[in-house]
Amino acid sequence: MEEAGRAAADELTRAFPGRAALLLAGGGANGGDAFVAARHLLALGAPATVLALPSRHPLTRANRRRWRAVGGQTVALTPAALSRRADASTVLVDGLLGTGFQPPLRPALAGVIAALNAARALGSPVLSLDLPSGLEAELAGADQSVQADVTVTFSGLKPALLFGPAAARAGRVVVAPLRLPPGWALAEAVATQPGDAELGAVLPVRGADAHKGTAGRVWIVGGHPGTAGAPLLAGLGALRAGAGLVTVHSGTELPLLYPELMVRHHANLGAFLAAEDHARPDAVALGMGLGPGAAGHARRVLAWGLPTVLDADALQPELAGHGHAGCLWTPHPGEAARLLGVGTPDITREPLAAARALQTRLGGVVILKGGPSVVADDQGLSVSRGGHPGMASGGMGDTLSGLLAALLAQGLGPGEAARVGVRLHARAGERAARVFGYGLGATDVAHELGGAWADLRVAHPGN
Ligand SMILES: NC(=O)C1=CN([C@@H]2O[C@H](COP(=O)(O)OP(=O)(O)OC[C@H]3O[C@@H](n4cnc5c(N)ncnc54)[C@H](OP(=O)(O)O)[C@@H]3O)[C@@H](O)[C@H]2O)[C@@H](O)CC1
Ligand SMILES: Nc1ncnc2c1ncn2[C@@H]1O[C@H](COP(=O)(O)OP(=O)(O)O)[C@@H](O)[C@H]1O
Repeated sequence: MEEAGRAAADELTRAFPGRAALLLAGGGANGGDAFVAARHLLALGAPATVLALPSRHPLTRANRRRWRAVGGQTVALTPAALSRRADASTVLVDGLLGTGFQPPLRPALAGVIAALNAARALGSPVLSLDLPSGLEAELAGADQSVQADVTVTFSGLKPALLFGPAAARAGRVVVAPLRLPPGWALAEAVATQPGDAELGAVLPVRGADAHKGTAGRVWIVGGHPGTAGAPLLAGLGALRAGAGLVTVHSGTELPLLYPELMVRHHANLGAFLAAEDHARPDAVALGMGLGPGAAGHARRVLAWGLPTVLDADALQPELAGHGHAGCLWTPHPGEAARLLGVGTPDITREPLAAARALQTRLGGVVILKGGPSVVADDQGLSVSRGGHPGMASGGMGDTLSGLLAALLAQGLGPGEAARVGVRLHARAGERAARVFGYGLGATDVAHELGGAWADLRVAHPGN
């Protein structure tokens, strides 16, 4: 609570210098954070008043006493008291409800939240502690919640701050890392968000003597009549992510769209994959437009034990138990629902929990794709925000699969490849969207991967 309140006070003075703070303290620990923040504001020389509800929470009561001991003023919180004090020179700090909120919202609190949102509309910005009051931490929905301008969240990103209409209530989100016991973030539904500098640090660096045989050999397995473009987009993604040699293996004839790709048609793809007499690549991506029989093909490839990206038609529930630590599974919410035997809304309502459940079921690393995407491995959860709504178009995921296979083939572990890959993909989408906007195509994104790579390298000057 001490670290949380202090981090909030620091952010408040950075984001809203010169404003008098009105801190609204609820009865739980979230309210305690508000009392601590008020005390630190006072120490920083910033004017602060606390409007508080009664509390039975021992730490919150203790921090209310400490606030009083340093001369802090507390008044009873009512909608009228709030409306009287808030104006365009104040900033409101929302410490009413945090992760302990149990819906439905009681009418008294609903009145306070309505008064707070009304004050914001009249010019007093709002900083929420941990999450805007009235949001359920685990869910993507928002009913009668606070609308914040900034949310200082503690330890890690909660689902409500990332997904669906709830995320729009949070404004700019700042994560305040707290010193917590190891494993806490794994046990709680929170996620980290690696920065570009951190991701740039794990990008592979090539010697001047590199040649196509050392730059990563990727196989793409996919394609079926009607979905012949999917493996080609994956192949393009792999090429643009630096793979030295990319071969597309397909059970159907594919047009030679990109001459850098080696394209092989197999009358019997299953027999080819089962054969032992061919040299194997460094990494495989399979499933893109692969059509019927994909699970059987996937089992054959998984038996090789190579770093493998499983996407699209290869994301079948019967493959659970056939994976290995080098597998990277890349479902979108519809495919995730199929894998877990639930409905798609069950996935989109609680994406962090869904990503964790998928990783437990499948092993290896899971990327639950979307805006934002979630990466789950045995270290925990991370999210990649960014990208562009123009990326909501067919083939985007195929390009990502090829990109991921290229990173695996260049020596990244599956967790690293997932975290770097989703960020590179999103960054490439942001770059391409400057030209194409909502008309963005997967090919455009692939062509920006080199630029995105350079952006991450610049973010990490040591590279
Ligand atoms: N975990 C950690 O390590 C850390 C946690 N930290 C902080 O703790 C926060 C969680 O604190 P928490 O668990 O005390 O719950 P909290 O969000 O204050 O809510 C409880 C209060 O809300 C009330 N209330 C509930 N439902 C209601 C409703 N429907 N309608 C109206 N009222 C309702 C409930 O009332 P009661 O049921 O008791 O009458 C009680 O007064 C977390 O978000 C973060 O800020 C940080 O200090 C850093 C370290
Ligand atoms: N609104 C969005 N914001 C950011 N990224 C998005 C958005 N919509 C889609 N994407 C990204 O585009 C890709 C779509 O993948 P997928 O649905 O598998 O496409 P496809 O099956 O057509 O290849 C994912 O990587 C996803 O994260």
